[in-house]
Amino acid sequence: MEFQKEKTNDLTNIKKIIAVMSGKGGVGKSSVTSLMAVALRNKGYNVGILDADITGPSIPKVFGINAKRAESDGTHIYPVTTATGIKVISLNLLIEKEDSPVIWRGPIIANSVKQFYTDTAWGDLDYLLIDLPPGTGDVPLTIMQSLPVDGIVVVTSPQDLVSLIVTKSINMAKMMNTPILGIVENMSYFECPDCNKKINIFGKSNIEEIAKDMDIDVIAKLPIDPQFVELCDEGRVELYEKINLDFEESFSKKISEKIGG
Ligand SMILES: Nc1ncnc2c1ncn2[C@@H]1O[C@H](COP(=O)(O)OP(=O)(O)OP(=O)(O)O)[C@@H](O)[C@H]1O
Repeated sequence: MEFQKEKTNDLTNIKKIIAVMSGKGGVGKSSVTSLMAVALRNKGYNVGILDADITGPSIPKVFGINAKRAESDGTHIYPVTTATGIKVISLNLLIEKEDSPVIWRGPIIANSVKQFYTDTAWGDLDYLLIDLPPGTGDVPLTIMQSLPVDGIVVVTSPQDLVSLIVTKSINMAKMMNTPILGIVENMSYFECPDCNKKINIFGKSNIEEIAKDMDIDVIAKLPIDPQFVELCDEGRVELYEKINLDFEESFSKKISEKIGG
């Protein structure tokens, strides 16, 4: 089925849109979205992040821009730019107090996200990453249907993989007829700082089997890393270098294989 796609504005030119989804909350979807943005920015691309996880927006915090506010001139919303030049829009950058709860119902949330897409003056972007709310509910579905998404990344954790939730989200992505770039397994293992042994804290992951069964690729397995959490908590995710090089390579390889660019 074809759905009517929203259009942007005269101050925006976006080449590719990548949506990031997860079966459930807390698997690190926002952290991985930030890493993807940093990886693409490191390669010299113009990158934006649309934080569509309205009820649990964490993107501004990991980039240390949560004290800033996005401006509006009544027609356009102007995104906030991070230290390295990534443009971010998030409800948390628009509301007066970032700790106020969002007590909107699904359709209003979905409409605000559409508006973040249509009304933001994004400028020239090579990639816009959309951090979707977790799950396969109304909001991620509406967003996937109404924005012209070019590719999807599914973020999982090893415990999450055994559940039906992740299969559901992969099936939802497939039903959108949008190329799935692949799965990122986050918190996959812990590497002992003394002996460098990889320890499967959550048990051995069966991501390869699941991915093969579902005919999708594994983009990366990211470790549990206290340094990563620390940098995210301090709003300095752009300084995280350790896993970025490998991740950068495999992520950009999947982009060029599956959606070009
Ligand atoms: N690789 C990692 N190693 C250690 N901690 C991590 C890792 N990835 C994420 N975390 C931590 O896990 C927590 C949840 O991450 P994040 O907010 O990115 O999840 P999420 O899936 O976007 O959650 P939600 O959708 O519920 O907002 C954060 O405290 C984050 O710092």
